[in-house]
Amino acid sequence: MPALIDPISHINPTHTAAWNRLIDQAARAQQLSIADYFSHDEQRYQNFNFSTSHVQANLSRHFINESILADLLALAEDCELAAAINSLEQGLPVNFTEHRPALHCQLRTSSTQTKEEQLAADCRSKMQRICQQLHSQQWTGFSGQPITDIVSIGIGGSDLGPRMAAEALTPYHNSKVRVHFVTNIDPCDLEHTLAPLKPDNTLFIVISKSWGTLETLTNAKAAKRWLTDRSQQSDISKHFIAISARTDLCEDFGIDEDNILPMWDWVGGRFSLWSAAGLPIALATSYATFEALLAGAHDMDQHFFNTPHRHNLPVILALLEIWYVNFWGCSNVAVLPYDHTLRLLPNHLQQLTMESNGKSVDRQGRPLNYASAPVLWGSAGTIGQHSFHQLLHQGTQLIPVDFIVPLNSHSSNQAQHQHMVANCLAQAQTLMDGQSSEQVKKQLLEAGYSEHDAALLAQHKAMPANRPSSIISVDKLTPETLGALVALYEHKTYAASIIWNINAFDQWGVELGKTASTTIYTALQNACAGLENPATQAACQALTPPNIKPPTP
Ligand SMILES: O=P(O)(O)OC[C@H]1O[C@](O)(CO)[C@@H](O)[C@@H]1O
Repeated sequence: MPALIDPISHINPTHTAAWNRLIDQAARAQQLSIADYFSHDEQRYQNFNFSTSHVQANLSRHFINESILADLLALAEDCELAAAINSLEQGLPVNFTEHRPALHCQLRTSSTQTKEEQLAADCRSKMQRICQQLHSQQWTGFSGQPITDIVSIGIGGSDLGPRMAAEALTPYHNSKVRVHFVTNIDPCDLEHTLAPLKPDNTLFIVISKSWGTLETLTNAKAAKRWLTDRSQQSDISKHFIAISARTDLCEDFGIDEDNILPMWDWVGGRFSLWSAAGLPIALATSYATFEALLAGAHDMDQHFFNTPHRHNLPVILALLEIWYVNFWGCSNVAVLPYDHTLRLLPNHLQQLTMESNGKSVDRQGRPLNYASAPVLWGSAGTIGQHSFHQLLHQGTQLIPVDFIVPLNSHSSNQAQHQHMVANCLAQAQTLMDGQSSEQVKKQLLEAGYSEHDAALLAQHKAMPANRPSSIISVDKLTPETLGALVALYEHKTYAASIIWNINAFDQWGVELGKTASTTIYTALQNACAGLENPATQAACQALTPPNIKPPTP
């Protein structure tokens, strides 16, 4: 094995001068209100507005001022963020624990200068050809009928990104093929998806970079059985496409060489929607739409690589995350898209940010003495308002929120869309301003409550103020703006990882559970033999009492 060589500097952020200044800044900021910042700066809204070609972010509702921002930017400088961004752009092996660069940006450029860019361009030509054949209905199934339904099978990065983007681009869907996604090892996922479909018109796309993922292979085998039960083994060539770095294993599975598209070890799973793994997006919409998605992401790459940090949106968002996680003790962040088609974005961002930065050792393998990635969660507004927003407004935790809102809708019903925008702004305002118990008590007294009851009820109804949020907006949700939005979060994640001195591109933490599930599966079929963990042993016994036959393999 080659030696592990890390191109990134190893700097413990807590040893920097900026870190100590930020501790003092946080102590001071915690005495203030966000409204105080507005009263000291008439231009505050404009001063904390950040613009890129496709995405705008207003960060004025945060506990920041120029002095805090200067110290956060100094932290970035102390941690040599600029050099690390350069290393990513130059294709150095920033994923040093796996001896790999992270070249997802090379998937979304029209340049073909590097070997990898050329490979990506060749792959896109193949994707374009497949789209053309399927959209023109030249690609027919075993009985000569056109393909009408495409089932994408994959998990993690081989599912979440393509599924999210295909959903977000619903207004761009074509009428020729419907794309479905199957991910879970639960057999019901595949079975429910296939129930209304016919093998004659169904094409499967199996996406697995490793071609070793239990869920995907199990579902792919079940899909193959579903097809070949009604057709010939040789018909697989008309009904299966594989996308993988292990083309040899795809061929062993029975998939035609022509129907295999590559993935590469220089693109991490959670960054793969820009690769052939994005084929379901192109098939659900059009190949041109997929190209536009890449172009939007490329614009964000240029912004990240070339913009000074003070105006660099991914860098500023990363610094804000560090500010709240490491200096305010926040352990959660919420992402709330005010657009129904973006409802899967939080799922995608969970993998992107938590699989990347959910680490507890630094790049040198030493335990972190500071927090890394927060828990990210969220769902589409306004739905969450009638559910978990209660905790955002009155719970004991401070949870910074990213509101994401397209200013214009694809719907012609602009009046209804304005409700969406109004609700988004109302949530941000309410989080910032809250409502004091005195205000509430006054209203209650006016409404006829007794002094005692008004005072009591006012405590329950009061809303703490000073809950920070960002408004991240796009003019309209298009392939370009979606691409830019997703790339924004990718670069934010990388920038934060550099400050935290961790490797954002490996994910060793998911491996042990995979091995354990194989052992337990075997034990479930063998009277619980070989299980060492007492709780698992007991659970296994409970799940397979002697009078119940073990599951058939
Ligand atoms: O594409 P593959 O190799 O099936 O992996 C799927 C997913 O599994 C993971 O390796 C985690 O289990 C992810 O990083 C990846 O996106």
